[in-house]
Formats: sequence, structure tokens, C-alpha cells
Amino acid sequence: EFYSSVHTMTKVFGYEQKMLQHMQKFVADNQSKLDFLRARLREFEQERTEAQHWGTAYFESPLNQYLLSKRLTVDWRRVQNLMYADTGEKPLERLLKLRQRPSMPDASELEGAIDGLLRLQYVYRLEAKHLAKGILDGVNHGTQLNSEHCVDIARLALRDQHPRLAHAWLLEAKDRVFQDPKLQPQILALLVQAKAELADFRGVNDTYQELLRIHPASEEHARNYEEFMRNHAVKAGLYESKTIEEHAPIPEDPSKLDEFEAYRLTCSGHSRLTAREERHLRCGYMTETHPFLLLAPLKAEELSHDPLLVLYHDVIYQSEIDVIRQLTTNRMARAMVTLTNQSTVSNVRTSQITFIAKTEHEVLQTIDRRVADMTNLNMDYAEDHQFANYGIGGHYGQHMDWFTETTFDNGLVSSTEMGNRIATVLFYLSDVTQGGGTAFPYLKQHLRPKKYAAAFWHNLHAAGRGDARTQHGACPIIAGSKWVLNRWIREFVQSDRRPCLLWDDSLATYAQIMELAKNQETKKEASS
Ligand SMILES: O=C(O)CCC(=O)C(=O)O
Ligand SMILES: [Fe+2]
Repeated sequence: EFYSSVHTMTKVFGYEQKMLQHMQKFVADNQSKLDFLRARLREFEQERTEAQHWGTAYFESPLNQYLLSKRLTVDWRRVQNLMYADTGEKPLERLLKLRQRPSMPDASELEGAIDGLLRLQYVYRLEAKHLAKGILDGVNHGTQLNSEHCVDIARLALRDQHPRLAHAWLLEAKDRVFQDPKLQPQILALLVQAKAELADFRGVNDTYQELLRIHPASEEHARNYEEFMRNHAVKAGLYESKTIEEHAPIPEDPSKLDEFEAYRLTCSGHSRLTAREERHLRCGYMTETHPFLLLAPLKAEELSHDPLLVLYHDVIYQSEIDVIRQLTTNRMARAMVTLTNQSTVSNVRTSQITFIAKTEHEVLQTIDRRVADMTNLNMDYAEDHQFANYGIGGHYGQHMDWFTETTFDNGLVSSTEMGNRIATVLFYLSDVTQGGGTAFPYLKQHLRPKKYAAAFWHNLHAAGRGDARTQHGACPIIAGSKWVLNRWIREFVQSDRRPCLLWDDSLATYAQIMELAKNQETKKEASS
């Protein structure tokens, strides 16, 4: 897909260079045709002026008779043939061919691109006012959107139940309408819709009046306005002015958040650990798991103790990343998500991925030896290496890496005998200019992708149940491209590494655990 990877976009961008060349040729060909015609036109006009000057005497000259006949037969035929000719046919044909390539974005991909933009706006709480000026999360990208662009985005926002965003985009479109005044009625009609959805009835009324003022002849608008006025709910709201915020306010009580909201507020940095919650977390050198680490200790940064989440710095080399980039070339394909009984392409996960077995390259085995040191887990039966690339707007909504019972039951797990995914190691193979972090909403942690670093976490409770607190997601990319490597480690052969707990430590709910932690905290404080 066009919008799921910068990689593909670069390719299509290359095609546009060729399209430009064909267009240049087309214009040049037509230019010489027009130049020729213009020259003939001038010649013919000149001849006629001269003839008129001479009057009928002109036709007395046999030479002039000859010239006129020649003009009316041969010369005019030439002109006529040239006017008929499909000049620029060749470059036009070549242009069409290029545009028909399967990799050329189509209407659905244009929608995908707008969808990505709206997701960025929604997740990071960006303002249309800034976006339209090319400012993305405070960074000026030097691109301006015009009135038509703003209307396009607004229309999709409205369709996808984002009336607040649509409203903001329509105000931008309105501000720029001098660029294209014929858009005005369209903008106002959409604004009516957005305001109606937001129950801003006074706004709807004002907008209808504005619309009827500039478009008094429209029966449709007049009819709609009448119908609107007949509605009871409307009447009460007609005198109440309402300010419409571009983003819904953040609920005071975090327990009121649904999972997606929690994920997006973690991505945007609105939900994060307080200094007090953070103070037990340490960073330092780790040497325990292998004697080799005494020479080259791992740089570990604790992000959560329970469940365990650690960020290791500088655990993959550029030379290894170079090999990986070679290995993955031409193998990336749009990622799927697993529903209850099938895998499918979804807007919840817009990235390109590929799986590569460690037997394919020595480097992958070297990486796994390092992962064994980082995790103290056995890597013999880990899944194949999964590489992923996210383009602009690319993201992966909140999810758990561990498989549910249903996923197992529906036969969607490979090598079930290896058990569940006990742990994940997520390597960052690139930096990301803006956005693209990994958010853990329950843990209130947001990991900025840092090239050469890797996050490690336990997915399962010690007794083997999936740990819901490990829910996480890849935040949308604002600018740049993100490359990651997933190592998913299974339960099989780990019993000596991470012994299974004999009581079910998952039975306590998250709320109970938090409550317990809070009580301990207050106890500690009381005793200190
Ligand atoms: O790319 C990321 O930051 C997270 C990816 C992820 O969670 C996954 O692929 O399962
Ligand atoms: Fe994941």
C-alpha cells in the first residue's frame, strides 16, 4: 500500500519523475504545433491585409491567383491536418501506462492517506489550523493546504464520525475560500452537517442563513433549512451559542477511558507516570546473565517492575541492521491482524512486515544469542524474526502479543506445542523523526524509538496466564519511517529460566494490584 510504507512511496515518487518527463514532451510537442499554427495564421492574415489593400486589382495578377489557390488548397489542408493531429499521442500513451501501474495510488489510497492524517490529528490532538499551515506537532514541514484540500479532509472526517475535526477543517477551508470561491456553498453545507452533529443549533441556523444569502436560488438548501427549523430540539438551542473544541476534553478520571483513548493519551504524552510512580525505576549496567557481559555489560533502563519492562540501549549494530535491510528488500507485505477466526488487513495495523527464519543468516543467530543474554530465556524455539516498517501515519493499535484461548482454539497459532508468547523483545532499527513510539497504556510508558535499542517485556504472568497489563501499541508516525524487529519467545523450554509459579498470580485484577500497591505505598510513607 501507498500509505503503509515510506519505502513504497519512494518508488511511486520515482515514477512521477518519469510522468513529468512525458508531460514535458507532450507540452513541447503541442507547443511546436501551436507555434507553427500561429505562424501560418500570421502569414495568412498578412496576405489578406495586402489583398484588401489592393482591392479587386489583386486578382488581376496571375501570380496572386496562383497564390490564393495554393493557399486555399494545399496550405489550408496542411493547417487543417495539423489541427486534426493527435499531437503528443506518444507521451500521453506512456503517461497513461505509468498511471496504470498496480503500485500507483488509487482513490482508496487517497482516502487512506487522509485517514492517516486524521489519525495523527486525533491521536496527538493536533489542530487543523496548524496542520493546514504544514506545522505537525510543532515542526514546520513547509507545506500549505488549500481550501479544496481542507474540504476533502473535512468530508472524510465527517463520514468517519469525527465531527469536531471536520468542523475545524471546514473553518480552515472557509478561511481560504478566496482561493476558490465556488467552494463556498459546499463548505457551508458541510459546516451545517458538522454543527448539527455537534448539536450547535445556533451555529447551524447562522450557517444556513449565510448559505441562503450566497445561494438564494437553491431549493434544496431552503428545503433543508425549513425542515431543520421544524425540529423541536432545535428551537431550544437556537439562542445558545456554543464553542466547539477541536478535541473532546480529557476525562479527569482515567478509569473512564476506553482502551483506545488510554492508548492515544499515552502516545500523546498526556498519560504518563508521575515522578512518585517513577522513583523506583533504575537504570544501570547488567552483567549477570552471561560472563561475557562482564566485558560488555548491557545498558538497561527499567520501565516497569511488574510486569517486567526493560529498555536495553545499544544492543544491535549498524552492520547488523545493514544486513537486515538487505535481507528484507522486496519481501515486505502489508501486515494483517488476527480476528477471532481469521487474519485480515485492517486499519488498526498499517505497516509492512516479513518473517525471516534465523537459519537464513548468521546475523539473526548472533542477535538471538544477545537476546538470550538480555532476557535470560532460551531462544531455541522462538518464532521467526519479524521485521516491520511503518510509513507516515502507520501505526498498530493497542493489543496484547500473547494469544488468547480463542486464538489457540481457532487454530491461528503456529506451533501450538511451543505454548504462548512468554516474552517479547522489540528492537528499534531506526530512529523516527516524529511520533512512532511504543505506548503501554496500563504502565503509562511511552517508548520513543531509539535506534539500536530494544524493549523487553514479559507477556505472561508467572503462572502462565496472559498479562493484560502488557497491552501496548505502536503510535502513528508523524514524520519519518520506523523499522523494528520483533522477537517473540515461547513458553516451551523456559521452565528452568522462568519457573512457573504454582499459584495463579493473574487472579488479582489490575485494579486490585494497583490498590495493593497504593496501600503499600501509604504504609511505607507512614513508617518513614
Ligand atoms: O512497533 C512497535 O512499536 C510495536 C509493535 C508491536 O507491538 C507488534 O508488532 O506486536
Ligand atoms: Fe505487539
